[in-house]
Amino acid sequence: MPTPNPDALHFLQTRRSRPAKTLTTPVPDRDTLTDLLTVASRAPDHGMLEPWRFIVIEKPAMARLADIAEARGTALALDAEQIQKGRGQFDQGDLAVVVVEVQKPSPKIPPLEQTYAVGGVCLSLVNAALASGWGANWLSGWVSHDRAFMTEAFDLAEHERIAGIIHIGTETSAPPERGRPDITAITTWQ
Ligand SMILES: Cc1cc2nc3c(=O)[nH]c(=O)nc-3n(C[C@H](O)[C@H](O)[C@H](O)COP(=O)(O)O)c2cc1C
Repeated sequence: MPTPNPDALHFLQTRRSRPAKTLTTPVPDRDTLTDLLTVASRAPDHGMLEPWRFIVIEKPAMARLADIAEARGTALALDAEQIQKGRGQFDQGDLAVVVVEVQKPSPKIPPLEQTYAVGGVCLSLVNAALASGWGANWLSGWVSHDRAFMTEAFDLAEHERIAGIIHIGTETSAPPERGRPDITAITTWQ
């Protein structure tokens, strides 16, 4: 018979991200965040390629990133709302972790499986933060997909890209539950 872990199951049944714009200080200190990154890295990883790394954005670095986002948005001729959105997560952020996908050459493990592994790391980081009592939110936005932003902001190499920008802080309000998938509708049995 399986041995249940009711606390863990209850967490998974009720977990809910906290919108980044509702997060505030205090944020985890470096030791605390390192523990969260350690938990996050305990993720399924086919071939143990470790196709990820972390860039921690602390408050003093946010303004520079916001400015780069605005400059890139302008260069891309985005509308004012999109530009504001691009810089907004940095203007408002106090602490965020960029989870960087680092594609590793492998004769056995396809690139897509490496991408999946990094997605698992992102969710694990959100969950580790939530389970520790912090608010957390996985964001992307157009900046995450803009190669020039990745290069200028984080000096990412060509085989690297942004999988997620995970904002972590103190929650000010818990959002209402959102719609969840209808399991019957998306599940078939054979
Ligand atoms: C890859 C990825 C990128 C996301 N980017 C954004 C984003 O840029 N802005 C946003 O509001 N939500 C974004 N989300 C959604 C939130 O992270 C999250 O799914 C939502 O707040 C509800 O999460 P919950 O199921 O933990 O409650 C993204 C989710 C994923 C998986």
